[in-house]
Amino acid sequence: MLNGFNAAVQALVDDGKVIWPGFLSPEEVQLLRAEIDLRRARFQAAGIGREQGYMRDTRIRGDDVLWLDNDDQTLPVPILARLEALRQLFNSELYLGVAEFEAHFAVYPAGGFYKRHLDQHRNADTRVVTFVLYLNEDWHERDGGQLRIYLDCPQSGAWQDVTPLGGTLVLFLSDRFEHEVIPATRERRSMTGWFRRRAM
Ligand SMILES: O=C(O)CCC(=O)C(=O)O
Ligand SMILES: [Fe+2]
Repeated sequence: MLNGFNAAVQALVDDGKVIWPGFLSPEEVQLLRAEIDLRRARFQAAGIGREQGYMRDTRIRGDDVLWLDNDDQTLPVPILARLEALRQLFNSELYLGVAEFEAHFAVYPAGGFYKRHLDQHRNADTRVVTFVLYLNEDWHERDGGQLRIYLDCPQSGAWQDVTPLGGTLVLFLSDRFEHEVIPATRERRSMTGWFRRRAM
């Protein structure tokens, strides 16, 4: 795993983003899916913006989320410890100065989407690296639900689509890539979060 972590850090330097299939084993994906089932009643419709600017807008995003407590010892997979290990590598290898991370589970119902956006909030650009970890079972291209990452150069209009295969981890620099979630024909599950600097 540590070699994988170092390779991911290098790819983030080279490319600003990393697609890492098999970050979780199929068994680990199943365990986290079961955990989502257990907690599903506590999910809430996701919003956009922060604090006073926070609002629900189903024209922009249609997922339900459940924020995680970073001290949560009850997750069936030590995913928070792995994210913490990545956070430390970001600092020791890249000097990113990310003091913490925040994470939530997300469930997009069939037809759900998240329109093109940047993950940094307008008045609080503390998000440095975004991660998305897919928790889908037996996903196919035809199911849709791709993460569409718009490549750096806005004029070119080029993008890269990532299929949300269970166990795939995506990392990217939060201020660099606009992205969107394409509607899927099935429910689409993930854990998403941000490595962040502390707010000034
Ligand atoms: O689920 C994904 O692929 C991306 C989610 C996303 O862009 C977000 O929550 O900000
Ligand atoms: Fe996003």
